[in-house]
Amino acid sequence: MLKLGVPSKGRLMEQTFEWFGARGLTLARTGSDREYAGAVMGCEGVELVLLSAGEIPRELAAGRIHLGVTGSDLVRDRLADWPDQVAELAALGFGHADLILAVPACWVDVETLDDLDAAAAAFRRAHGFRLRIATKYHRLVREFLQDQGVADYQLVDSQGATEGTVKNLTAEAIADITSSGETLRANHLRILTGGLIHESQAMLFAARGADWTNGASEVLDHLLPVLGLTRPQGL
Ligand SMILES: Nc1ncnc2c1ncn2[C@@H]1O[C@H](COP(=O)(O)OP(=O)(O)OP(=O)(O)O)[C@@H](O)[C@H]1O
Ligand SMILES: O=P(O)(O)OC[C@H]1O[C@H](OP(=O)(O)OP(=O)(O)O)[C@H](O)[C@@H]1O
Repeated sequence: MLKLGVPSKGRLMEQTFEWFGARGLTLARTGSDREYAGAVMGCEGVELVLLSAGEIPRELAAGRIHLGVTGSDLVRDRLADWPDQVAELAALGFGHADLILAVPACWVDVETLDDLDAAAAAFRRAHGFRLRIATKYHRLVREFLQDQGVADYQLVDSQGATEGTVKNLTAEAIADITSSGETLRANHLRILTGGLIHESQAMLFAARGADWTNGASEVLDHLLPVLGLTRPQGL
């Protein structure tokens, strides 16, 4: 059996089902509304595994699922050297969101990342601790700020309601995903010029380290043309 991991709820799940459905593969939740069980019709040998979008990168890396649908942001953030661990099979064209860096709208002198770097150094001198950036995207934010030459900051973990951390005085800036921009506006935050860290969308990934023997590889050979895809190199 080939195991296909998909998000277990919300719009990401619905749009994933629609994407496969449009290609003749029917994915469905089975059982009661609350039961995380699923079925696949239209291709023999595919087993549906319903998972949190945030856990799909780890399940791919561990080889517990062969294929998985999740955001490109989550794969890049959760997996070190992600291209060694997963192959991108397709961008699915939904789940678009931008991971951005934002500061309080009232920080009129802080427009760019250079400004942030200067403000961070001044902040440390004034307060005796580093400017705090709240995020759940630790790896992506660290790598981005390193590339941009911003060093005088600390990350504080925020797994939700991240835009509220500035008002709650637990952070001075945030890095989070935005789509309509309404949450940022409502919380009086402004995206820095040059503060786009990653443009995310939902993607179909394959696990390089999964067990592709016992028929899974043959199921993939059958599945890829159904989905209009080709096998990537090295898989
Ligand atoms: N407006 C949006 N709000 C939240 N996530 C979005 C939005 N648009 C796209 N996404 C994407 O959807 C995915 C959601 O991931 P998230 O970590 O919130 O899922 P999850 O772990 O399943 O959530 P939960 O912890 O609530 O179960 C990410 O890839 C994110 O980029
Ligand atoms: O730009 P917008 O359209 O306003 O959307 C962005 C918001 O949506 C997500 O939050 P979600 O509702 O998933 O909750 P979370 O705070 O738990 O991540 C994200 O973390 C932002 O807060």
